[in-house]
Amino acid sequence: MLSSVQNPRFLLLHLPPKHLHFATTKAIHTSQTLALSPSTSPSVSQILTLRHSLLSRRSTAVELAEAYLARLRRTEPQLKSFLHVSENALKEAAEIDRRIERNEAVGPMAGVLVAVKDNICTADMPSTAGSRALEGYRPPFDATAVRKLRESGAIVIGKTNLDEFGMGSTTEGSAYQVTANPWDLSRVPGGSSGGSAAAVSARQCVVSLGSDTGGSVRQPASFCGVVGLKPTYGRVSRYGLVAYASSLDVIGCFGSSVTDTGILLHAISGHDRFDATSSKRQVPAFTSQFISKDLLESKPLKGLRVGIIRETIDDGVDPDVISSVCGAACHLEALGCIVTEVSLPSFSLGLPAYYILASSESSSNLSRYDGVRYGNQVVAGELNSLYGNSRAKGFGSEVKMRILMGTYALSAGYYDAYYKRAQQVRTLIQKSFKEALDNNDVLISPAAPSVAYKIGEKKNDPLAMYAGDIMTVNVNLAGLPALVLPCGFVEGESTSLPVGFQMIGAAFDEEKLLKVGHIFEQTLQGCNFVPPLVADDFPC
Ligand SMILES: NC(=O)C[C@H](N)C(=O)O
Repeated sequence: MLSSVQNPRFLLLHLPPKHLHFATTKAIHTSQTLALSPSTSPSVSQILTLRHSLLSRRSTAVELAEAYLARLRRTEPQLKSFLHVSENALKEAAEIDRRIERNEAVGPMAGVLVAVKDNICTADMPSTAGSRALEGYRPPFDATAVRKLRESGAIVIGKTNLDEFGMGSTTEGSAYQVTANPWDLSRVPGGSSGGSAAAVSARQCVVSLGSDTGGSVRQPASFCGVVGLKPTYGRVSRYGLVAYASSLDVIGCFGSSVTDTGILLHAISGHDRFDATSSKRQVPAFTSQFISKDLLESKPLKGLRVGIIRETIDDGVDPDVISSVCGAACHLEALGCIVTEVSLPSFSLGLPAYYILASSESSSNLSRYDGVRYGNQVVAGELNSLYGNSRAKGFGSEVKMRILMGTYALSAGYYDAYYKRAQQVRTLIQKSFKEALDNNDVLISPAAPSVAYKIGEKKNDPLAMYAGDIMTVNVNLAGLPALVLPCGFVEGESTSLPVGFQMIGAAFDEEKLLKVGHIFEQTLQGCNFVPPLVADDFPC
């Protein structure tokens, strides 16, 4: 136990806001975090490095693809991040080499190996959403995000594991396999985009796509020590994303640096006529300033207002996580930010509202898997039995539970008490974020209340698993963008485990989040966290 003087949580909760800078300064001294000890290497953009070596003809796209595929093959038996590995990756790489050879223009992501969560449609590989209901399903089209990636020259290396239909926080809910955390193989990588986070963390790919309905990109990014970005709702087309809860679902990005994450976001963003909820706003060149040498010298964060969300520095959060997040706040303060505490009184209501709304929407969205319109069919004599048997066999227990919860919340006698109430809470949450972001440039919080936990630890306790989403669900209810960045390590039994913090911005202001995140990681002298599993390939 830390004493009250050592314990940053105590300091944060008991000091008036004007003393917060003092609290966070103390916090960094008590934190073992920002001394980024295990296997850190300079925070370089893998995408820019790869592009440089391709265009300067130092290496070929085929050589780069072979290196990633070799690491994938070596680590995959332990990790199980992928459900399908592409058979076309080397062929696509050879085509890029041919274009470069002929001095033809290549896209900004030429030769970049991207892994795609298996609930995002790809025409050349199955897309199962982690469910038996879609076992063997091969979509006739690419999701818009995937199409855009291919147009920018990226190579889709494979499809990654997830909790069935995105419902879960550990990847244990996949109907196929459990993915391990590259930092400690006995622990979960988080979820539901655990495969995509583990694949970037273990450098099985350069960047990856996930989806985030209530934290599915941000929590696994934190557990696996990588950068995770949930864009504003509407920034990226959802066309070709298997629907879980349509008013909350977004496609998000994983990278090992903020630059890579921003480049990936740029490649997939923009309006799409196939998704009426996609925004017509212009897409900024998110990372264009990053290469400027003056950026870091010009004190770019001076005066930037950062609010720590008071309700997230709470008794239920692991003290080591709080130390790390306070350390991050302290680092931002040292960079010239004005850090204060901010209260979002409706914050704790977000979790129950999220689970009512997400389950309700999923009960409607998943009604299409009846074995006739969608999903594998279990033949039965009579039509209702065919529907029933196909659904009973196709869905796992967590999915069935959510459909039941959602159907209950939407049913005539209970609609006002649950669904309508949850929508009212959603409005309250949107308002309180709006107010907080009128007075602050960014808000910060832990990305999750704990570091990665043991496989099996919460599998039979759904409420404990749901409670782990407390830091992230509010952001989806408000439709805002949020960036998760590694900010330290906590000592596990056998190895160190990464901790991430979350930065939330105003709608469509991903540019600011990425800029602050980039400066944060660069001034930490590198936070490309590399897990022991592959550290030999990346000597510091
Ligand atoms: N899909 C998500 O964002 C994950 C969240 N834990 C859920 O189960 O709903």
